[in-house]
Amino acid sequence: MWRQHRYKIALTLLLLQAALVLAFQLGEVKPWASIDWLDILGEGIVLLVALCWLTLIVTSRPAGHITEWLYYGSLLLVCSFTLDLLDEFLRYPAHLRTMSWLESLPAPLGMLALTYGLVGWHREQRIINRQLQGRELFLRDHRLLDPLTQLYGLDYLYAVLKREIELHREQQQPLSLLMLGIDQFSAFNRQHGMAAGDQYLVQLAELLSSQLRSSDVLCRYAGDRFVVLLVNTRQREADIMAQHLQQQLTLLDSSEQQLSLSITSQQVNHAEAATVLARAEQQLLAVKRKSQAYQLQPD
Ligand SMILES: Nc1nc2c(ncn2[C@@H]2O[C@H](COP(=O)(O)OP(=O)(O)OP(=O)(O)O)[C@@H](O)[C@H]2O)c(=O)[nH]1
Repeated sequence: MWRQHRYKIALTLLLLQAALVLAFQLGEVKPWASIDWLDILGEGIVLLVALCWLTLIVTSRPAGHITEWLYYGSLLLVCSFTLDLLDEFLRYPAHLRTMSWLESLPAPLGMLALTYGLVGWHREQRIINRQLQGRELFLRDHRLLDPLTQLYGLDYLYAVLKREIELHREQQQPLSLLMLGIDQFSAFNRQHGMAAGDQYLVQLAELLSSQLRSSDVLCRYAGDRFVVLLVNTRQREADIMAQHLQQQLTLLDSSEQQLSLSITSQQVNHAEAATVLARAEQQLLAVKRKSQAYQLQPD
């Protein structure tokens, strides 16, 4: 957090230092008796509150343009309030208007920037709330879980895919989908028994879950096929993820037999959920046919 905002923190310290230097250069210290301590108390509290806002923004917000507006708005307020407070200790020559402009101008500008940032924050929060409400609703529904792998099944996938397509369309963000199928799983079952097949499916589900980001959605699509929904992911990144998952499969090198995965990837644009899944199935079938044809080819 401190690293991503380090330039902002440095700028804040630099500006406060510049304000101090300028004020002491231009003004002269007031006699002790003429200092109004009540004013200092009020202005000091206002400055502390503005500094608290600045700290809260830097510590709680991710980098981005809304954070920039909130930060620069608060920084202008901090500068204005600092000069206001210094004014209580220093007297500036009557002909010098610079300090009075520097005291009064940044405050309204800061308020405007802060308000613009707050409107952006409000909009952003509404979108996040909508997403969270939808996700929470699904997560609470345990009926949608596959009893063997504890992954979500087809019903969940359909619902979540429909919703993610809408959200990604609204926000103009890429969404990709992987479909994975175990090769020759029926032969494995025949050779080693259904229990060994079940165990392999559970291990595979665990392995896949461990390799994905928390925002991605992994579902058991049917039998020996899985679907991964990769949010904010373009086709090229989805292909890299597909290769990575395939490589990770060697970790499941079961004592009985090494199985392989066929994987397809597609970037979901504006298609319907059913069309996306049908396309994935066709692609998977084509990949499997191709790899089986390669295996059958004589050397
Ligand atoms: N052990 C076990 N096997 C399952 C489960 N669900 C589906 N299967 C098996 O998965 C196999 C899927 O068979 P196919 O669709 O022909 O696929 P495949 O044998 O992998 O052949 P290709 O797709 O051509 O590579 C079937 O034998 C199913 O019995 C399950 O929950 N546990």
